[in-house]
Amino acid sequence: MNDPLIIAIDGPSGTGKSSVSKTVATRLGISYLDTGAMYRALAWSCVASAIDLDDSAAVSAHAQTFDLRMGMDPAAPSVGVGDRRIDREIREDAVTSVVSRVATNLDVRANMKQRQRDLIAEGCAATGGCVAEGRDITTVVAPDAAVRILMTASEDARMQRRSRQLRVATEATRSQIVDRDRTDSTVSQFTTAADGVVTIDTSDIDFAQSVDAVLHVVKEATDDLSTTAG
Ligand SMILES: Nc1ncnc2c1ncn2[C@@H]1O[C@H](COP(=O)(O)OP(=O)(O)O)[C@@H](O)[C@H]1O
Ligand SMILES: Nc1ccn([C@@H]2O[C@H](COP(=O)(O)OP(=O)(O)O)[C@@H](O)[C@H]2O)c(=O)n1
Repeated sequence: MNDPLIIAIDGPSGTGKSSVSKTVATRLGISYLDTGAMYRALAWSCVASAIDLDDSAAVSAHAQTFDLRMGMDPAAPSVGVGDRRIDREIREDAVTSVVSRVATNLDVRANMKQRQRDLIAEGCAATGGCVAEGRDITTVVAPDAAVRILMTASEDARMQRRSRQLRVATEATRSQIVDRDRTDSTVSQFTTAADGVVTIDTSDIDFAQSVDAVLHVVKEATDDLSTTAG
Protein backbone atom coordinates (compact mmCIF):
# COMPACT_ATOMS: atom_id res chain seq x y z
CA MET A 1 0.00 0.00 0.00
CA ASN A 2 1.15 3.57 -0.73
CA ASP A 3 2.33 5.77 2.14
CA PRO A 4 -0.32 8.28 3.18
CA LEU A 5 0.02 11.63 1.42
CA ILE A 6 0.39 14.53 3.87
CA ILE A 7 0.26 18.03 2.40
CA ALA A 8 1.23 20.79 4.84
CA ILE A 9 0.31 24.38 3.97
CA ASP A 10 1.17 27.48 6.03
CA GLY A 11 0.84 31.20 5.54
CA PRO A 12 -0.59 34.42 6.90
CA SER A 13 -4.24 35.43 6.81
CA GLY A 14 -5.88 35.91 3.40
CA THR A 15 -3.29 34.12 1.28
CA GLY A 16 -5.86 31.48 0.29
CA LYS A 17 -4.78 28.59 2.53
CA SER A 18 -8.23 27.41 3.62
CA SER A 19 -10.10 27.74 0.35
CA VAL A 20 -7.26 26.31 -1.76
CA SER A 21 -6.58 23.46 0.72
CA LYS A 22 -10.24 22.42 0.72
CA THR A 23 -10.35 22.31 -3.08
CA VAL A 24 -7.05 20.45 -3.33
CA ALA A 25 -8.21 17.86 -0.75
CA THR A 26 -11.51 17.43 -2.62
CA ARG A 27 -9.74 17.00 -5.95
CA LEU A 28 -7.37 14.40 -4.48
CA GLY A 29 -10.10 12.65 -2.47
CA ILE A 30 -8.26 13.06 0.83
CA SER A 31 -9.02 14.60 4.25
CA TYR A 32 -8.73 18.28 5.19
CA LEU A 33 -7.70 19.75 8.55
CA ASP A 34 -8.18 23.45 9.33
CA THR A 35 -5.87 23.92 12.32
CA GLY A 36 -6.82 27.60 12.68
CA ALA A 37 -10.37 26.45 13.38
CA MET A 38 -9.03 24.42 16.32
CA TYR A 39 -7.48 27.49 17.96
CA ARG A 40 -10.67 29.41 17.20
CA ALA A 41 -12.73 26.63 18.84
CA LEU A 42 -10.58 26.79 21.96
CA ALA A 43 -10.96 30.58 22.14
CA TRP A 44 -14.74 30.21 21.74
CA SER A 45 -14.89 27.51 24.39
CA CYS A 46 -12.84 29.56 26.90
CA VAL A 47 -15.15 32.55 26.41
CA ALA A 48 -18.25 30.33 26.68
CA SER A 49 -16.90 28.85 29.92
CA ALA A 50 -16.07 32.32 31.32
CA ILE A 51 -12.35 31.53 31.52
CA ASP A 52 -10.18 34.62 31.88
CA LEU A 53 -7.97 34.66 28.76
CA ASP A 54 -5.18 36.32 30.79
CA ASP A 55 -5.10 33.31 33.11
CA SER A 56 -2.71 31.20 31.04
CA ALA A 57 -2.84 28.22 33.44
CA ALA A 58 -6.65 28.11 33.24
CA VAL A 59 -6.61 28.42 29.44
CA SER A 60 -4.03 25.66 29.12
CA ALA A 61 -5.97 23.40 31.54
CA HIS A 62 -9.10 23.93 29.43
CA ALA A 63 -7.14 23.11 26.25
CA GLN A 64 -6.24 19.70 27.73
CA THR A 65 -9.81 18.70 28.46
CA PHE A 66 -12.26 20.41 26.09
CA ASP A 67 -14.14 18.04 23.81
CA LEU A 68 -13.07 19.32 20.38
CA ARG A 69 -14.60 17.56 17.39
CA MET A 70 -13.19 18.24 13.93
CA GLY A 71 -14.89 16.99 10.78
CA MET A 72 -12.29 16.50 8.03
CA ASP A 73 -14.43 15.97 4.92
CA PRO A 74 -13.23 18.81 2.63
CA ALA A 75 -16.68 19.11 1.08
CA ALA A 76 -18.25 19.73 4.49
CA PRO A 77 -15.64 20.44 7.18
CA SER A 78 -17.08 20.94 10.65
CA VAL A 79 -16.08 22.16 14.09
CA GLY A 80 -17.81 21.29 17.33
CA VAL A 81 -17.29 21.27 21.07
CA GLY A 82 -19.16 18.35 22.56
CA ASP A 83 -22.46 18.08 20.71
CA ARG A 84 -22.54 21.79 19.88
CA ARG A 85 -21.58 22.79 16.32
CA ILE A 86 -19.73 26.14 16.29
CA ASP A 87 -18.80 26.59 12.61
CA ARG A 88 -20.38 30.04 12.41
CA GLU A 89 -19.46 31.24 15.91
CA ILE A 90 -15.72 30.71 15.43
CA ARG A 91 -15.68 33.13 12.46
CA GLU A 92 -17.28 35.96 14.44
CA ASP A 93 -15.34 39.01 15.52
CA ALA A 94 -15.62 38.08 19.20
CA VAL A 95 -13.45 35.01 18.49
CA THR A 96 -11.20 36.46 15.77
CA SER A 97 -10.21 39.35 18.04
CA VAL A 98 -9.05 37.05 20.89
CA VAL A 99 -7.81 33.89 19.15
CA SER A 100 -4.14 34.95 19.15
CA ARG A 101 -4.25 35.22 22.93
CA VAL A 102 -4.88 31.49 23.30
CA ALA A 103 -2.67 30.58 20.32
CA THR A 104 0.40 32.27 21.88
CA ASN A 105 0.11 30.10 25.01
CA LEU A 106 2.93 27.55 24.62
CA ASP A 107 1.19 24.83 26.65
CA VAL A 108 -1.84 25.23 24.43
CA ARG A 109 0.34 24.86 21.34
CA ALA A 110 1.91 21.64 22.66
CA ASN A 111 -1.57 20.20 23.23
CA MET A 112 -2.80 21.33 19.81
CA LYS A 113 0.26 19.86 18.11
CA GLN A 114 -0.58 16.44 19.55
CA ARG A 115 -4.28 16.73 18.66
CA GLN A 116 -3.35 17.83 15.13
CA ARG A 117 -0.93 14.94 14.63
CA ASP A 118 -3.59 12.49 15.83
CA LEU A 119 -6.21 14.02 13.52
CA ILE A 120 -3.86 13.94 10.51
CA ALA A 121 -3.18 10.25 11.22
CA GLU A 122 -6.93 9.64 11.53
CA GLY A 123 -7.60 11.48 8.25
CA CYS A 124 -4.88 9.49 6.49
CA ALA A 125 -6.28 6.22 7.82
CA ALA A 126 -9.72 7.15 6.49
CA THR A 127 -8.83 8.47 3.03
CA GLY A 128 -5.14 7.82 2.34
CA GLY A 129 -4.05 11.41 2.91
CA CYS A 130 -4.64 14.78 4.52
CA VAL A 131 -4.17 18.44 3.62
CA ALA A 132 -3.45 20.29 6.87
CA GLU A 133 -3.21 24.07 6.87
CA GLY A 134 -2.24 26.70 9.42
CA ARG A 135 0.78 28.61 10.67
CA ASP A 136 3.18 25.90 11.90
CA ILE A 137 2.26 22.77 9.96
CA THR A 138 5.33 22.76 7.67
CA THR A 139 7.67 23.48 10.59
CA VAL A 140 6.27 21.91 13.78
CA VAL A 141 3.19 19.73 13.29
CA ALA A 142 4.19 17.83 10.12
CA PRO A 143 7.80 18.76 9.24
CA ASP A 144 8.21 15.38 7.52
CA ALA A 145 5.20 15.83 5.22
CA ALA A 146 5.86 14.79 1.61
CA VAL A 147 4.58 18.18 0.43
CA ARG A 148 5.26 21.42 2.33
CA ILE A 149 4.06 24.75 0.98
CA LEU A 150 4.11 28.35 2.20
CA MET A 151 1.38 30.49 0.64
CA THR A 152 2.15 34.20 0.53
CA ALA A 153 0.45 37.26 -0.98
CA SER A 154 0.95 40.99 -0.85
CA GLU A 155 -0.66 42.80 2.06
CA ASP A 156 -3.03 44.62 -0.32
CA ALA A 157 -4.21 41.40 -1.98
CA ARG A 158 -4.77 39.75 1.40
CA MET A 159 -6.72 42.68 2.82
CA GLN A 160 -8.92 42.99 -0.27
CA ARG A 161 -9.78 39.29 -0.22
CA ARG A 162 -10.57 39.24 3.48
CA SER A 163 -12.69 42.38 3.34
CA ARG A 164 -14.62 41.01 0.36
CA GLN A 165 -15.14 37.74 2.25
CA LEU A 166 -16.32 39.51 5.43
CA ARG A 167 -18.12 42.31 3.52
CA VAL A 168 -16.39 45.03 5.54
CA ALA A 169 -14.14 47.94 4.61
CA THR A 170 -10.58 47.06 3.65
CA GLU A 171 -9.04 49.57 6.08
CA ALA A 172 -10.98 48.18 9.05
CA THR A 173 -9.74 44.71 8.18
CA ARG A 174 -6.17 45.85 7.69
CA SER A 175 -5.28 46.85 11.23
CA GLN A 176 -7.02 43.80 12.69
CA ILE A 177 -5.17 41.37 10.45
CA VAL A 178 -1.81 43.09 10.59
CA ASP A 179 -1.99 43.08 14.41
CA ARG A 180 -3.05 39.40 14.48
CA ASP A 181 -0.25 38.36 12.09
CA ARG A 182 2.24 40.30 14.23
CA THR A 183 1.10 38.64 17.46
CA ASP A 184 0.97 35.18 15.84
CA SER A 185 4.48 35.57 14.45
CA THR A 186 5.89 35.77 17.99
CA VAL A 187 5.34 32.00 18.29
CA SER A 188 5.37 30.68 14.70
CA GLN A 189 7.46 31.48 11.65
CA PHE A 190 5.00 31.68 8.76
CA THR A 191 6.15 34.56 6.59
CA THR A 192 9.29 33.02 5.11
CA ALA A 193 9.71 29.44 3.95
CA ALA A 194 11.70 27.00 6.10
CA ASP A 195 14.25 24.72 4.38
CA GLY A 196 12.58 22.45 1.81
CA VAL A 197 9.30 24.40 1.85
CA VAL A 198 8.01 25.60 -1.55
CA THR A 199 6.65 29.17 -1.66
CA ILE A 200 3.55 29.96 -3.75
CA ASP A 201 2.83 33.67 -4.07
CA THR A 202 -0.88 34.07 -4.85
CA SER A 203 -0.87 37.89 -5.22
CA ASP A 204 -1.14 37.95 -8.99
CA ILE A 205 -2.86 34.67 -9.75
CA ASP A 206 -6.52 33.73 -9.38
CA PHE A 207 -8.05 31.03 -7.22
CA ALA A 208 -7.98 28.31 -9.91
CA GLN A 209 -4.33 29.07 -10.64
CA SER A 210 -3.51 28.82 -6.91
CA VAL A 211 -5.13 25.37 -6.79
CA ASP A 212 -3.20 24.31 -9.90
CA ALA A 213 0.05 25.60 -8.41
CA VAL A 214 -0.43 23.44 -5.30
CA LEU A 215 -1.41 20.39 -7.38
CA HIS A 216 1.72 20.92 -9.48
CA VAL A 217 3.93 20.86 -6.37
CA VAL A 218 2.11 17.74 -5.17
CA LYS A 219 2.67 16.02 -8.51
CA GLU A 220 6.38 16.85 -8.54
CA ALA A 221 6.82 15.59 -4.98
CA THR A 222 4.89 12.38 -5.54
CA ASP A 223 6.69 11.71 -8.86
CA ASP A 224 9.98 12.16 -6.99
CA LEU A 225 8.84 9.77 -4.27
CA SER A 226 7.86 7.05 -6.73
CA THR A 227 11.19 7.44 -8.56
CA THR A 228 13.08 7.14 -5.28
CA ALA A 229 10.99 4.16 -4.18
CA GLY A 230 11.29 2.48 -7.59
N1 LIG B 1 -5.45 33.76 -5.97
C1 LIG B 1 -6.20 33.36 -4.95
N2 LIG B 1 -5.83 32.27 -4.28
C2 LIG B 1 -6.56 31.88 -3.24
N3 LIG B 1 -7.67 32.50 -2.76
C3 LIG B 1 -8.08 33.59 -3.40
C4 LIG B 1 -7.36 34.07 -4.51
N4 LIG B 1 -7.97 35.17 -4.92
C5 LIG B 1 -9.02 35.37 -4.12
N5 LIG B 1 -9.12 34.41 -3.19
C6 LIG B 1 -10.15 34.38 -2.13
O1 LIG B 1 -9.57 34.93 -0.96
C7 LIG B 1 -10.39 34.59 0.18
C8 LIG B 1 -9.51 34.30 1.39
O2 LIG B 1 -8.99 33.02 1.29
P1 LIG B 1 -8.85 32.00 2.53
O3 LIG B 1 -8.71 30.66 1.92
O4 LIG B 1 -9.90 32.22 3.55
O5 LIG B 1 -7.44 32.49 3.11
P2 LIG B 1 -6.64 32.07 4.42
O6 LIG B 1 -7.12 30.70 4.83
O7 LIG B 1 -5.20 32.08 4.00
O8 LIG B 1 -6.91 33.14 5.44
C9 LIG B 1 -11.27 33.44 -0.29
O9 LIG B 1 -12.58 33.95 -0.45
C10 LIG B 1 -10.65 33.05 -1.63
O10 LIG B 1 -11.59 32.50 -2.51
N1 LIG C 1 -1.33 26.29 12.93
C1 LIG C 1 -1.93 27.37 13.44
C2 LIG C 1 -3.15 27.82 12.90
C3 LIG C 1 -3.76 28.92 13.46
N2 LIG C 1 -3.21 29.53 14.54
C4 LIG C 1 -3.90 30.60 15.25
O1 LIG C 1 -5.29 30.58 14.93
C5 LIG C 1 -5.71 31.84 14.42
C6 LIG C 1 -6.81 31.66 13.40
O2 LIG C 1 -6.29 30.95 12.29
P1 LIG C 1 -7.03 30.94 10.87
O3 LIG C 1 -6.20 30.11 9.96
O4 LIG C 1 -8.46 30.61 11.07
O5 LIG C 1 -6.91 32.46 10.50
P2 LIG C 1 -7.26 33.25 9.19
O6 LIG C 1 -7.69 32.31 8.11
O7 LIG C 1 -8.29 34.20 9.61
O8 LIG C 1 -5.97 33.88 8.91
C7 LIG C 1 -4.45 32.52 13.94
O9 LIG C 1 -4.57 33.93 13.98
C8 LIG C 1 -3.41 32.01 14.94
O10 LIG C 1 -3.48 32.75 16.15
C9 LIG C 1 -2.00 29.09 15.02
O11 LIG C 1 -1.49 29.66 15.97
N3 LIG C 1 -1.37 28.01 14.47
